[in-house]
Amino acid sequence: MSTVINGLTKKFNHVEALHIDEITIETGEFVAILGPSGCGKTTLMRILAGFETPTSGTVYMESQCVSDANTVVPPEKRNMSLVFQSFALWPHKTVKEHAEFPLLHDRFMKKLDKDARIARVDEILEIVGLESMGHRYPNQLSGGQRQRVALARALVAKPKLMLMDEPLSSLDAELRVEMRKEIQQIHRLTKTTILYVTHDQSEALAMADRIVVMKDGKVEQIGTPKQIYAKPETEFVATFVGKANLVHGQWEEGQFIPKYADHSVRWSDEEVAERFKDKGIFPVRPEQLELVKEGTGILGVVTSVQYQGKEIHYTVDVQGETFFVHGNLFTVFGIGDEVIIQKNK
Ligand SMILES: Nc1ncnc2c1ncn2[C@@H]1O[C@H](COP(=O)(O)OP(=O)(O)OP(=O)(O)O)[C@@H](O)[C@H]1O
Repeated sequence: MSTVINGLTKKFNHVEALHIDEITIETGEFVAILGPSGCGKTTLMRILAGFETPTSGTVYMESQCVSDANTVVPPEKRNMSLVFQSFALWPHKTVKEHAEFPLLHDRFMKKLDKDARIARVDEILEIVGLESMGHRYPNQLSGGQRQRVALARALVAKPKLMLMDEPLSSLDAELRVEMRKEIQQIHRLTKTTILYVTHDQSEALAMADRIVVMKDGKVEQIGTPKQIYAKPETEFVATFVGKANLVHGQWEEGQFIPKYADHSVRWSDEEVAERFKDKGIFPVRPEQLELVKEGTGILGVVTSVQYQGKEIHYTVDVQGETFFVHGNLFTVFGIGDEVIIQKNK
């Protein structure tokens, strides 16, 4: 279901918690809303779900206005489902009963006879990998299996939009990574439009077709994971999504001369956003830099060394500024070594 948000604001006691100019989510897309705590992610989700009234602006779902300051179509009339961080399962219902519930009560679902219901429940339990656990109760399941029950319940009535608010945050680190793949697989199989709220950048980068990065209630940048990582448009995006060095210097005829480097050092423009150029900044990822013993570049002193298995993470002090550099395992530097930082890619 396509969803169009326009001029959407929400104030709590005169304080603006949300101010979004425009976001369009296409049918079948998997869009992640990414931002730190308090940036307005949940407020946006609650407006999209129909739990909260916007102060101004509109939300259209498939060309119907579902939210503005005067009208709010209630959640049950929106043909969508919700998955929150607490799975909200019923202790007295089995896995199958959870999956069957929306088929009996969802107003968008054509009423099915018993055989059709059983077939649909079996189908959805197979999609989420719970086909052998239909008769178990929530307390007989692991955290990941409970999350799958919540997913099965959310998907069984074939909603056109699924809103997921930090759905993996109560799982341990290993299971979170495993469940990412499961959710992607479910998205491929069902083609449901998914709006997925997270504060975990690796989750957003790994799963989404597009990411909306938010800060202080506003959109900082919208783009594919690759665009967001490789071509950040603001300092916040560059440093919140992965690590970045915001190197200061001078832009001259499309080339960048880093401060603290010999004047002969020039980095070629890699479609750096105008906003950075105006501020005399070149955002560089740690893996785009390397350390050498001799040559031209930025002179610094190694201040920390962290072995990471396939690479080494360094911090380098350059006249009071810290640079983050990832190095290979062949040339290893130690704390206190004088090094030259060069840009490799
Ligand atoms: N009912 C409310 N009354 C007053 N202020 C609120 C209310 N709900 C949210 N806020 C404020 O609005 C801002 C956005 O909150 P929101 O819960 O949307 O952020 P979030 O990005 O989801 O954060 P988190 O990741 O911590 O859940 C915060 O400053 C919050 O304090």
